Amino acid sequence: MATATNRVLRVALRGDSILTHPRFNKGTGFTSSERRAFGLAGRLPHRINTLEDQCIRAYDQLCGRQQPIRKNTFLQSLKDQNWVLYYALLSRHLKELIPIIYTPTQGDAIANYSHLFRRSEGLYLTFADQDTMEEDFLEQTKGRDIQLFVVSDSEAILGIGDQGVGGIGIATAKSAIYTLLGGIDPSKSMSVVLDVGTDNESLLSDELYVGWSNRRVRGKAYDRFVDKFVQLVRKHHPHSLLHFEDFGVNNAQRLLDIYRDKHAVFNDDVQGTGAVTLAALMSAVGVTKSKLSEQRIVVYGAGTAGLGITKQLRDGMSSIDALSTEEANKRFYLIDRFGLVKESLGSNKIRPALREFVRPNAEWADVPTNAEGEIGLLDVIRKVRPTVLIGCSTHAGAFTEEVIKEMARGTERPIIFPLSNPTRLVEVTPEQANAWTNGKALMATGSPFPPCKMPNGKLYEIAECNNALIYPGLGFGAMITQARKLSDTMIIAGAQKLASLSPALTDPDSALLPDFAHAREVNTEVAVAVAEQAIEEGEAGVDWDKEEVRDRIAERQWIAEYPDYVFDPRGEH
Ligand SMILES: NC(=O)C1=CN([C@@H]2O[C@H](COP(=O)(O)OP(=O)(O)OC[C@H]3O[C@@H](n4cnc5c(N)ncnc54)[C@H](O)[C@@H]3O)[C@@H](O)[C@H]2O)C=CC1
Ligand SMILES: CC(=O)C(=O)O
Ligand SMILES: [Mg+2]
Repeated sequence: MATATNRVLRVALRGDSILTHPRFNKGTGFTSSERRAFGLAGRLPHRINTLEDQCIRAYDQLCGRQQPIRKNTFLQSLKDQNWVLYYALLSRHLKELIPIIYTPTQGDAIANYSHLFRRSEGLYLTFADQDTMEEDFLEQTKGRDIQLFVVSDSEAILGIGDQGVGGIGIATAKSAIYTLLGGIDPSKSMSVVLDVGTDNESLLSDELYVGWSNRRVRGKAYDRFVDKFVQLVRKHHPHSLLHFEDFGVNNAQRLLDIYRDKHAVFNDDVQGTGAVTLAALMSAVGVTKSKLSEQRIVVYGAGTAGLGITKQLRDGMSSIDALSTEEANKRFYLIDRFGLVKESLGSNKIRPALREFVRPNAEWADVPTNAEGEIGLLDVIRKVRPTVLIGCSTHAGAFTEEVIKEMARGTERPIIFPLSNPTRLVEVTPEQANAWTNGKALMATGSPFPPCKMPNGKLYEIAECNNALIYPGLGFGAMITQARKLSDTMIIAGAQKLASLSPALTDPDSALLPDFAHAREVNTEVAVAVAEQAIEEGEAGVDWDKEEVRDRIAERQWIAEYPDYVFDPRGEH
């Protein structure tokens, strides 16, 4: 497909085959010589449109649909027809349309996948068909230069839980964002769902459910199934990046730990969320003129994202402020369903991965508990006087007025990041937090929110602290250098680059992160930083100097423009 350096493509398809192939189709954009060469003259109306004309028409059609979910369905069908037009349209209306193809609207599309189903997209690997997994895998990948696999087992989709086979919709959305914001050629990525069943009762009882209608497979059988898939990726595409998305809390970090030294793997909810939050916090401590290592941080919701954020911030304190890991661990107070994560909860309530962050009982002897011996958010805030409060719990409204006011009592500029998606699950709206702190709160959210009015009348833009602001760049930087792994230091390099682009750096009343309207340029800068770091630490599989990285990236970024086609029976198909 077209890249900045490849504007002519040799294509082997003709007639209906090229018109119905989303990768090659140009619709009314085929030139007259292409129409003749590819047998299209009688198949298209006379007028030849530019891509710009087509975008205007498609946008008009889109605007005729009022509900976000109808717009999502329209855009999905456009993607099924014509990739260049789909990405060209999105890139012309980036801020308006990302929430339609990604969180929050894609969450609704996924939840209704079986009812909205029109056409399949991606690779469906089902537990019941595991004996033919390699055959099914090769059917779609053989002979193709796949550089990126985005895989989900659908257990923890966005904030809406187990969605069974519908989780293919998060893999395809994340892949689309890779193309849109990272510049990854869509023909070189593959979206995969591992259908291991579902524990979602409404899907199990739905006659129209299109996935494998069985309870979720767990334990060794699950591990073997996932491993079979990972080994196929390693065998057939050894230089690809394998991106894990929305796995459940008991598998996300665990699978990352199993495979991180064997292949270039990346868990977005752990590492991508950690990296974007690190960048937002670096930006916030720039405003408060303090250091990362001086923060006292409460993380509400100690699941996949909560632990990923905690570890990334901890590692940031160590590498940026040279704090020891042990000391840095003490800066964190994790809270989950059982209240503060402290020793007395016992191992049945604290999963092993949280061990480093368990607070000692003695420290909390003077704090009231409930009948079960649990300590709630408000009491933690009263005692710790945190400077930072992060929400990744899916507990809508958890940051009450009392909680937010207590934060503001303990610190001059409370840093408050309610990161849960989709929008309706946010722990506190920016408008509320702004009002309850008299405009003192420094905020970032997981989904987009409108700006807030500060007491001085200025508008405060709310940074969207969503992993999509960084993962396409992290991934592209690793892929392009054929990095053997995506190391922690490569991720920190990406986060530091993102923080350096923050508007708050020059104006403390501005947003803590760059606006999503600039997400493509931002991710390109992140990709450059990650690729340079890969080269510097000897993880790159390419023999490049750091100085040439920017040019190599510009050459390889896919752009949504039509290349010129030449018919060639041995060409692409
Ligand atoms: N902004 C971003 O880029 C990202 C946001 N998220 C969002 O973060 C949220 C969590 O996602 P994951 O970590 O993947 O889910 P998860 O299920 O692994 O974690 C959620 C945690 O919150 C805890 N929790 C639930 N209710 C609670 C309550 N009432 N009090 C205290 N703790 C409670 C759960 O026990 C669990 O440990 C979701 O809304 C997700 O969309 C996740 C990844 C990226
Ligand atoms: C943004 C994202 O990855 C999530 O909410 O799961
Ligand atoms: Mg996710």
